[in-house]
Amino acid sequence: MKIFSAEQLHEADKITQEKQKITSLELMERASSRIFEEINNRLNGAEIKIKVFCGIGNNGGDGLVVARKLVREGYHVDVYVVNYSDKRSEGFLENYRTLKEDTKNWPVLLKSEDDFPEIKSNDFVIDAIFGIGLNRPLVEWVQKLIVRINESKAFKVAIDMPSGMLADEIIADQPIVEANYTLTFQAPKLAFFLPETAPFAGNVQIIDIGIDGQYLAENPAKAILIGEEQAASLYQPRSKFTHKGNYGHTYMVGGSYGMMGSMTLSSKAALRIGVGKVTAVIPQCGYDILQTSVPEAMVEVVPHDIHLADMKLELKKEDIVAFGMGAGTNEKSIELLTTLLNQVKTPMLIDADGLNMLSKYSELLELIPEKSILTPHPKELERLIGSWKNDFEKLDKVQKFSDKYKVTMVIKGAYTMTVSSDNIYINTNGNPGMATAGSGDVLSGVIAGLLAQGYDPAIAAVFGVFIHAKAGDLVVADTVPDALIASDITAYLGKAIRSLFEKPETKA
Ligand SMILES: NC(=O)C1=CN([C@@H]2O[C@H](COP(=O)(O)OP(=O)(O)OC[C@H]3O[C@@H](n4cnc5c(N)ncnc54)[C@H](O)[C@@H]3O)[C@@H](O)[C@H]2O)[C@@H](O)CC1
Ligand SMILES: Nc1ncnc2c1ncn2[C@@H]1O[C@H](COP(=O)(O)OP(=O)(O)O)[C@@H](O)[C@H]1O
Ligand SMILES: [K+]
Repeated sequence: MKIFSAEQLHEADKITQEKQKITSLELMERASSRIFEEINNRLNGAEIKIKVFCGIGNNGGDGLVVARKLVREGYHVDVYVVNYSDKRSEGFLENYRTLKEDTKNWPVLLKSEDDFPEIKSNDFVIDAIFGIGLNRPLVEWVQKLIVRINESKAFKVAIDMPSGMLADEIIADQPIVEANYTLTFQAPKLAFFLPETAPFAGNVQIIDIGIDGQYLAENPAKAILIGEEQAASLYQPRSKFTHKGNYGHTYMVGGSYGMMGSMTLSSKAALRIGVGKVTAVIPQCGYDILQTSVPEAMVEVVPHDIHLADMKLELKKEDIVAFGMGAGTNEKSIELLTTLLNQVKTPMLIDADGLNMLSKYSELLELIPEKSILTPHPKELERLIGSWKNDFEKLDKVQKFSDKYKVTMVIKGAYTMTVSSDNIYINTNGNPGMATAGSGDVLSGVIAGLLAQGYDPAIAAVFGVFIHAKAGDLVVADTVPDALIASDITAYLGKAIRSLFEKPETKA
């Protein structure tokens, strides 16, 4: 599913009105009716006090329509107009008039902190103060109102966006409504998925308001949300008359004394995702460990007992090399990375300490084979690209880095983002149980295994991230997140792929 910018969404509204020959007011009525239906279905006539906070733009207009419909349905509704400026939109003015005429409900005008109503914890708050039009810092009293709404602990539903949040930017230190639900029009917004802003949106539900399909199909997305259907379309099934040589050979290079588990986890995950052959390249101390715990893998040892050291690997031209899992950053290990970067022409996967080596010796960045995949967690990312002012700047910096070095970046987190120079793919499955040692090693094995099987690198990253997270979700369906350990994810990789092709009624 595509994610558009606020500017694109404003344009889409306009084009929809032109093509469907409807007025802005009619589109607002349509959109807000859907919001009303959602809320009404959930409240089901409950004797609850509803407080609707409306701005004076079109988001406020939506709030007024929803309020009017709720009053007509018999709910107890108080409407507050957050009078932050005198530039009232037509959609606001018209629906303000209709609300008063049709329902005799007179909104309360809020102009300063003195006017704030008491909000009780059992109130139901509808936030229609700002939508995608917010583009500058809020005046202080409106900030205070948002803080007051949040402090109330009332249940909060935001229309289109939680007020205070911008779709494509962050205003530092500005409060944002902490919505339990965000009912958003037509397409999700990028801010719903970034670590700094995502928690404010709560559960996001997308409300189809019939925006012009051609616009949505033809316009480039700001980012793409990956769903099951898309993931299923990326999968490459095996054909009957094939042999292990058709499924690639991946060299997993890493490990050091005390961190050999990273290599067993990543090597096993590569095998589970279907690679033909795995060779683990490790320090000598790991030989017995690897041969015993992953008997399907071959093992080559480097000329050192406890950490990696330089050596020449006999690689075929299509072999894939994954580097860094549990490697440590010993100088000798860096020599091996340098040798490999000079030798390997296929896309590599670089993770963990491999990334730390690249941060420390930035001249190595120039040697990374084109289309390689880097899989940093936030700390590793910061070492690579430096700090960032906010998550939008982070994405921007990652995209520039990706463009400069011609690599795909997998930014790991609750919502993992796969970033190439021209696309951002957002993954929303997975769960907090995966915040456990070694789950990143499993991901490295999965992506390297897919690369070796001939998946295009960006697809290997997007599909690998999705399947890894899906496997984590299937593990948790059988247990609790706390109990998940990284090797469980590997064990469920097969089920994760199978689940993409199961009919809905047979799904776990
Ligand atoms: N016909 C349409 O165009 C539709 C619009 N819809 C609603 O319209 C919303 C967008 O409406 P608007 O563009 O009127 O924007 P908003 O209602 O989000 O904001 C109102 C206006 O406030 C001004 N503003 C921005 N930041 C401010 C600040 N810090 N302090 C004071 N004023 C500030 C801007 O000029 C903005 O236009 C959407 O989020 C959605 O809720 C929906 O009704 C769907 C249809
Ligand atoms: N809260 C979460 N929700 C979903 N996925 C998560 C969550 N926390 C961690 N993960 C996933 O688990 C993996 C953790 O990777 P990483 O931090 O490198 O772990 P390690 O270094 O221990 O192997 C990433 O794929 C990340 O996306
Ligand atoms: K809002």
